Amino acid sequence: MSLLDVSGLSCRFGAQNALSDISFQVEKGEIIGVIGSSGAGKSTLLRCLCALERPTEGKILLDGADLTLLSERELVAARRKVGLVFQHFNLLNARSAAGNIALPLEIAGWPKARITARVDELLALVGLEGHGHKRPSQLSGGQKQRVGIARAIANSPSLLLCDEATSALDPHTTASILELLADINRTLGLTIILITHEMEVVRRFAHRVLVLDHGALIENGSMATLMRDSRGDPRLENLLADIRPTLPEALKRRLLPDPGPDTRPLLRVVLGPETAGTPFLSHLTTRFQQEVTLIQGGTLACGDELLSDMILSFSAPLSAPLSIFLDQRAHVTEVLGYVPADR
Ligand SMILES: Nc1ncnc2c1ncn2[C@@H]1O[C@H](COP(=O)(O)OP(=O)(O)OP(=O)(O)O)[C@@H](O)[C@H]1O
Repeated sequence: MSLLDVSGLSCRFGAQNALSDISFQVEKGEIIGVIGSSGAGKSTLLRCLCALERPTEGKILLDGADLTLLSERELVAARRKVGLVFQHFNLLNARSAAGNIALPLEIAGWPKARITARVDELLALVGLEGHGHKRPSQLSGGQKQRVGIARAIANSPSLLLCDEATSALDPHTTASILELLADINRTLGLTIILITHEMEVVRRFAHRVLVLDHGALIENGSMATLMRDSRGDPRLENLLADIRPTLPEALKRRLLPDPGPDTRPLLRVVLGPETAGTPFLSHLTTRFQQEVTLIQGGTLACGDELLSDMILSFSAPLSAPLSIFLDQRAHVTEVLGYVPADR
């Protein structure tokens, strides 16, 4: 049984279809990135998953219990299984960092001594030992989010939902918060769903990507799958544009759609996890006597996998055996055009 099993989920606000017939499963220990442009339905999905919104149709099974069928009283208990991390931290400034982390435990009726021990454990887990007495206003953005994460996992939820958890942070702090979340995922086996509009965050962090578009789920797979499926789909191409290598302007201006007598082909080549990180380019050179130049791109870490996304220039027209080799070994091969050989 999956930890989370969403089926036929729809959510309408009057005539507005915020979510239309969405189905997906999440297994224990997975990190899922949910991405989509503004108005795609990300926040509505998040609210449905933490039972703050009742969907119009469909089921949301969390640990086997259907959140859509629970009474208000049962929902209070069910919501404890879902931790929430917010973009703007949502901390109480009247309380210390430790006091904020203690809040869900107090609400759940934990005895005082156990709360103190648990808060100390959580402060250490998120790297805030010695900061427990400080008010949120005395903490940096990254430290505030660490408090937010400690508070969200205090009750040992089955699922951690992160709503744009790094969008208010600078790139360095974003990296450290993603590292913390990945650590928590590894050490506690905690399942994480991260909702974001930043593809870079999804690329670095998620094992699997769900793409929402106008309330519909249009993709559910690894980054490698997303890159393959994005060809010819402007909705996916647009989302990926932030992280993909682009052709330098100087070359773009000289790009010809068809090969000429003295032109070199330019190709976008994506290598999947099975080939990324292997000496693929030198293999092309030795086996096919081609000089291959890396124009843009390289190898990226995508969740736990490697992926190479490159724009390559070849010294000569592609022979039939080379084309076959690329089709067999590369995840995606796309001829971008041809440039005169003097460049
Ligand atoms: N309470 C509501 N009442 C009416 N319409 C709503 C409500 N909540 C969301 N919507 C509509 O549903 C659609 C999806 O909204 P949602 O906020 O889920 O998108 P989103 O992907 O989170 O967008 P953003 O990235 O801008 O936050 C939008 O068209 C929005 O206007």
